[in-house]
Amino acid sequence: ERSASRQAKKKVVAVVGGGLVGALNACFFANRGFDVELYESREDIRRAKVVKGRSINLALSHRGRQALKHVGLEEKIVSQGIQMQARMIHSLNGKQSPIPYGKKGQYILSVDRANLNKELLTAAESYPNTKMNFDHKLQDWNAETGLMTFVRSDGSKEQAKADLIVGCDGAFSAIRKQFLRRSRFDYSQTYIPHGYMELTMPPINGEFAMKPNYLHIWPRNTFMMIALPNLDKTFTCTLFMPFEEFEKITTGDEVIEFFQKYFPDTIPLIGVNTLQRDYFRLPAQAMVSVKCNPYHIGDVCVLMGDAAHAVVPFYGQGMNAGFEDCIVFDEIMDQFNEDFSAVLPEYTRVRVPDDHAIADLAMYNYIEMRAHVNSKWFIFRKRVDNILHFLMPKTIIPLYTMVTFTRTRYHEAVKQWHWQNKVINRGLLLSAVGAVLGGSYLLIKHPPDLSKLIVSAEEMWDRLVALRTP
Ligand SMILES: Cc1cc2nc3c(=O)[nH]c(=O)nc-3n(C[C@H](O)[C@H](O)[C@H](O)COP(=O)(O)OP(=O)(O)OC[C@H]3O[C@@H](n4cnc5c(N)ncnc54)[C@H](O)[C@@H]3O)c2cc1C
Ligand SMILES: COc1ccc2c(c1)CN(c1nc(C(=O)N(C)c3cc(Cl)c(F)cc3C(=O)O)c(Cl)s1)C2
Repeated sequence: ERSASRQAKKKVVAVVGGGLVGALNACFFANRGFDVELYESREDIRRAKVVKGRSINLALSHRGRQALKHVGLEEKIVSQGIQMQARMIHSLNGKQSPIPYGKKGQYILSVDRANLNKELLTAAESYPNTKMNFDHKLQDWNAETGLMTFVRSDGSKEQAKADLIVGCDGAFSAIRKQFLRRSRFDYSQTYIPHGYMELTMPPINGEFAMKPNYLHIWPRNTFMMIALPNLDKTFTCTLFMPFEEFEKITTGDEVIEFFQKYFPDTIPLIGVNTLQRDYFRLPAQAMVSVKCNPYHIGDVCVLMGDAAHAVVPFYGQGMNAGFEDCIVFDEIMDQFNEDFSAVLPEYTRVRVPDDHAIADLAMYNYIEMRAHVNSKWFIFRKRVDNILHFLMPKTIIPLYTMVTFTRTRYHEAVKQWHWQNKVINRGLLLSAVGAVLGGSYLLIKHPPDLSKLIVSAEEMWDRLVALRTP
């Protein structure tokens, strides 16, 4: 009866939202023996056919993998992903330049979103102390009593209570609505002028149309396209462009004209008909950046994933950050012996600076990519990063390496990056000053015979003239 009484004492945790973070969180809480009730507005996607309008595949990196490892899912998910060892930069002239992410073992993974969500839901459901409630859309909840109201697709309503409510209901979270009504709740959201559209690059003769183990990028300043490989040998290409540019392209010919101008090498790879069909299949989707603080209310409710911090995708970290939220919360549960009144405030204190840092980084990278990142610049910057890292591996760690391949706290990675920039800029400044001082010293010490210099310049001129005279 000891376990029965222990079981009776165990609290009920309601996870609202059965997307990537909610489904994973259900596993974390179920692992701890809580009674988990998962509520998801959509039908069970394992029965539905296609989930439209979301990014079809995503880049999974270290932070996300560590969270999956925590619930014993890393191997399974990694085995269903495709390794991307390097970026493949496509220049306007069709030249392809690979830039490795790091040493051999350092790669990121392209994983299918729907498949990942299904695996996570199945894992959550496998716990005897987890109940899945699909077709349950949270309409409202009460911060004092923890009472939630759900509406079903047949219009009926259901109420439920929980000891802890975990809001994982995405960027447009209904749970967060209650937070907005309370004083001292900071909230900001920014829609960027760019939209994104997904296009499929089919296999050619049953084979990948491009090299599969790469994150393909076509950086064109205002425009950008990236492509991630899928297990069915297709690529999902994501085109990023200002909405006003999307709106200018209204006919099939204009689509081809546009791609001919900016992404000519992709036309034979995607195919004219596929390109024209996919381009008009769905409208371009918006991208929003949401920051808020605090992430909790009392000992009753906590926000995680996009519900707490939706980020623009220009670092491939949204899901990875949401997955890392689950590990951080779990670690704090250990520290404070699952006492929600201590765990929740500590989670806000620890996690807000990091999730705000990755939101800022992603936005910074968006502005940087939009401003002046074309192929040459991208290649140059990444090569400089890699050379400096090679020369001073302990001192200079590229920012994307800290973000993508370590669990360095996001806000500490940013601090380290600012410090490194100062050192590099000062270093460059010093070497520039050194060169000027050294050069002028040599000029003073050994002044060149200016007359000889002029002669050789004249001689050069004569030769040039001779060259051009037919
Ligand atoms: C174009 C694009 C590319 C991206 N690429 C990457 C990438 O490469 N790597 C990466 O790490 N991240 C990437 N992301 C970010 C990633 O998609 C999100 O961070 C991730 O999906 C967040 O997961 P989540 O579970 O918090 O929210 P969501 O995935 O949005 O899930 C929310 C869930 O809650 C449900 N829900 C919503 N409202 C309610 C309600 N009222 N009641 C009940 N349920 C509700 C929804 O149906 C959904 O199932 C990308 C995003 C975009 C837009
Ligand atoms: C499915 O839709 C999407 C949409 C955007 C992304 C992803 C998947 C995956 N993304 C990754 N970004 C990084 C990164 O750190 N940086 C700085 C980069 C940022 C941009 Cl925008 C880029 F094009 C390349 C790199 C790069 O370095 O390769 C990774 Cl590492 S993975 C962006």
